[in-house]
Amino acid sequence: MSSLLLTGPTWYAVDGTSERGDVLLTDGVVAQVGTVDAPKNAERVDADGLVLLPGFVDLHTHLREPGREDTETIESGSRAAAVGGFTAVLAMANTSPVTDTAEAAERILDLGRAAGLVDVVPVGAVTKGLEGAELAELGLMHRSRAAVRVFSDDGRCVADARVMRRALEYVRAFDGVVSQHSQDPSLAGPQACCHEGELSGRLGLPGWPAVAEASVIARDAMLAEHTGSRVHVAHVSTAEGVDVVRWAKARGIRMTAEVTPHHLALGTDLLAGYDPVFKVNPPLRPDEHRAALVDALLDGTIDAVATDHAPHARHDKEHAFVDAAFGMLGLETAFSVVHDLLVADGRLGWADLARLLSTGPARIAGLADHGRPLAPGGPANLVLVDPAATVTVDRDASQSLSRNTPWHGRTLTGAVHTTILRGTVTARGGEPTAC
Ligand SMILES: NC(=O)N[C@@H](CC(=O)O)C(=O)O
Ligand SMILES: [Zn+2]
Ligand SMILES: [Zn+2]
Repeated sequence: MSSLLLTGPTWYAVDGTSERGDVLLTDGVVAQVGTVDAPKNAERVDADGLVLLPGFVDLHTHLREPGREDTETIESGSRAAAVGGFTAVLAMANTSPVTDTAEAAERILDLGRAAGLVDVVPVGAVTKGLEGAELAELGLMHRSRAAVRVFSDDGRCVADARVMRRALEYVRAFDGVVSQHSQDPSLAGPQACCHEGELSGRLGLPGWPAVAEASVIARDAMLAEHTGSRVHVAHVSTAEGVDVVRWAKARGIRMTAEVTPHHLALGTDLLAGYDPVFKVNPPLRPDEHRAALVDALLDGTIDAVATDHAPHARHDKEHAFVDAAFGMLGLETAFSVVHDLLVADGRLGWADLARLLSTGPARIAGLADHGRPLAPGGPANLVLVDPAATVTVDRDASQSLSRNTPWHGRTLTGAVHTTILRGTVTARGGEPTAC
């Protein structure tokens, strides 16, 4: 019998009330909470001053295996996830080949299990080859060992309303969900890379209008209402976008939404130097949009913070801004960024942080073993965080095989201390344990 004793952490109930005590984990489950009777040989973690949260769940991670193992593998991405406090990550389907068959999904599941640091949950493509035309094997992927429940053509919007309608009808049978990269390609062309407005004019970069996002969210809300299915908005980035989500929820439409740490925290002023590390899809937005995203996070319109961790090789990033690859790293920094921005100043409480980084995403993805409130008998998928610690982000210390972090050199308040998957420590003090 293996036991892990966490001494003295604080944890929070859904209503925001806190408790402090000891927590004993035995054989992968939470055995005792509060005052515990620990075996003499239990491994101990001194958690005095730390906050114990359900392990984080990332609804939106790009691992690059298969196809671009030079930029990330399932193993290296798992290390980055564990260091970031994650116990489950959903691996996006835009690999090469695309995850559009049961076999491809099972292979990702198996590679994740072999790495053993985080539950790697494959996302299935909505359409074959992400081409937007013909539905992928949604049912076969769901009935496979991978039990795929989340489908996305992320990076590409399912632009054809008829295809989106059929996908939504299909996944309803097994309570699946389509995670949409909401962007009308006829409004944001292939060259678009900068929020459209005064900024894109001044910088001379092809513009990406907010309406390209909001119009697709509105269409999908109506399709979700019509089909009775669940639709999820990936990386919402605009004020108009969250307004539509808020309206859809009020109407009873089964729509959920995620936001990334970078869309919350990084301003468009960063684009002035044309540094491609700040090029991301969708683009960084002006302050009034970021303020609307924060409001939507605090009022419950947004259900999850998701990283959109998107590793890229140096030679794909180091180009003129318009030609560089879209995307930035996010797994290792997500907690610290959100804590530094919203928890440290008291705007976001710990219960809400747990909702956004764990409970909400676990519910959307249908992961029963993650995002559970701390209680005896529950699975020991947990993270200890240190609200008083500061971290200075160093891209060269990243577990990722890529270096494209926009946070390099920044000092943030709040650090992940220890990550625990099924009662076993997977990362401690910024280092993954051997896998
Ligand atoms: N988010 C990004 O900027 N990039 C993503 C794909 C995408 O969502 O466009 C990637 O796979 O690199
Ligand atoms: Zn996307
Ligand atoms: Zn993405």
